[in-house]
Amino acid sequence: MLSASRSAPPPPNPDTDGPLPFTPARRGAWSRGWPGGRRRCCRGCRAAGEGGEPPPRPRVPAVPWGRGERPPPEPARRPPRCAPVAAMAPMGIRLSPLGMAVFCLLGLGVLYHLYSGFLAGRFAFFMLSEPAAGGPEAPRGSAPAGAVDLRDLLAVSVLAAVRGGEEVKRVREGNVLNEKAKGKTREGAEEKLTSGDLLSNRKMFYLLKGAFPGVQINSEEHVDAADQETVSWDRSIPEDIKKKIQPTEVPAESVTVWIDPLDATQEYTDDLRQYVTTMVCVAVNGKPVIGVIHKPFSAYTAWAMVDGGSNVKARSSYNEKTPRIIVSRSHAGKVEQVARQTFGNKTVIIPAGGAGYKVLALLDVAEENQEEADVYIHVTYIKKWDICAGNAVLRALGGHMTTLAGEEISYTGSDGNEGGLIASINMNHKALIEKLPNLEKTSRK
Ligand SMILES: Nc1ncnc2c1ncn2[C@@H]1O[C@H](COP(=O)(O)O)[C@@H](OP(=O)(O)O)[C@H]1O
Ligand SMILES: [Mg+2]
Repeated sequence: MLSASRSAPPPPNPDTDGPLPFTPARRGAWSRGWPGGRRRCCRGCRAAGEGGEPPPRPRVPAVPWGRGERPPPEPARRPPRCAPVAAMAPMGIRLSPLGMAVFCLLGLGVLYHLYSGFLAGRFAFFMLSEPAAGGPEAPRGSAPAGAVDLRDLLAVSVLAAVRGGEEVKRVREGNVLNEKAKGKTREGAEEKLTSGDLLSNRKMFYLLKGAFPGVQINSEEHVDAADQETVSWDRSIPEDIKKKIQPTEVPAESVTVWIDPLDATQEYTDDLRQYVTTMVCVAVNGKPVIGVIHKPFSAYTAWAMVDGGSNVKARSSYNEKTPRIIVSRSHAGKVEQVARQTFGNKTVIIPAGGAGYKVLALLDVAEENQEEADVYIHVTYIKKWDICAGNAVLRALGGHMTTLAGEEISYTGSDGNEGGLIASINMNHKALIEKLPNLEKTSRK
C-alpha cells in the first residue's frame, strides 16, 4: 500500500483551487468514518486542522449557474490528508488512505503479538485467583508479588516425575528394594515402602522445593531434613510445553503441589512394572490444574494443564452402555460385586495396579502393556497424591473425576479422600453416577 509520489500530479491547493465542496454524499462518508474522517483520524490531524472535523460547508447558491447552462465540473474529490502522510512526504513516500489503514493495522498487530502472552498470563492470574469453596482467600488480580508461573511449574513437574522415575527404575533394576511395611490401610491391607519410594521422593521433593520455595508441597513419603539433596532446575522449558502453554501467573499461596513418588508400590514389589508411575499434581485453590503421570519403565510421560494444553488426548470412542471398568487389584473392596450389580454380569472388570495407570487406561495412550478401559472406579479410602494428577489430566481433557456421589474433590487440607471415586471422559458422567447408588454406600462402610 506504499506508493511512490514522484510521478503523481501536485495536490489541489485550497488557496488557489478554492475549497472542496462538502456534499451530502461526502458528509455520509465522514460520519461512517471515511479514511481521514472523525472516527479514524489521529490527534495530529486535528491539531493541524485536517481530518479531525469535517471542513465547513461552503455557501453555494441553490442553483449557481444560469438556466440552460451546464453545471460547472465539480473539483476532484480527495480525502483530507493525514498528518503522518505529510510527515512521510519528505521521504518520498506517500500512503493512500487504505495504505494508512493497513499501516495502522500492522502496528496494532505487532503490539498485540508483543502483549498477548503477557495479557493471557494476567487474565489467567485473575481467573485462577478465584477462591475455591472453603479454600483460602487469595488476592484477586493483585500484583503478582509471590506469584508463580504455572508454565514453569509444569516444566519442573515433568522434570521431577522423570528424575524420580530414574530412581524408581534404578532401585528396581538393582533389585535392592529394602522393602518394609509402613502400616496398614483401614481395610487391613499392608502398606509397603521401598528404597524406590524414598529415593524418588527425595529427588522430586527437593527439585520442586528448590525451584518453588514458597509453594506448599504434600508428598506421600516423609522428607528427612537430615537427608537433604540439592537438585537444581536450570529454568529450561521443553519445546512442546513452550509451544502449547502460555506463561500463567497465580499467587504462590494459592498453590498446593501433590507428589506421588511411586504409585503402585505393591505391584512394584511384585515386579509388575507396567503399573508403576511417578506423579505430580498442581492444585490452585484446591482445584487440580496440572497433572503429570510418568511411567519410568517405558519412559512415557503424559502431562496436561487445565485451560492450557496437553501432550495426551482422549480416545475417539467409549462404551457407555456396557463399560469396561478398571478397578484396584490390591484395594478393590466391593467394587467388582457392585459394578456387576449396576452394569450387569457381562460387564468387563479389569483389575490393575496404580491410580495413575488406571487414569491412563481411559486415554489414548499408545503404550505397550497399557490396557484400555471406559470407566475407573475406586470404592475404598484413597489419598489425594494418588488421584490428583489423574484428576487434573482428565479435567484438562474435558473428563471428570469425582467422588461416587458426584462431588468435586478439593486438593487442599486433609490428605485423604473419603467418598471413593469415579472417573470418565467423553461420557455422561452424571448418568454414570446415578447408576451407582450402591457404590457410594459401600465406600463409606
Ligand atoms: N484403601 C486404601 N487406603 C490407602 N491407600 C490406598 C487405598 N486404596 C488404594 N490406595 C493407594 O492408592 C494407590 C492406588 O491403589 P491401587 O493400586 O490399589 O488402585 C496406591 O498407592 P501407592 O502405591 O502410591 O501407595 C494405594 O496404596
Ligand atoms: Mg500412590
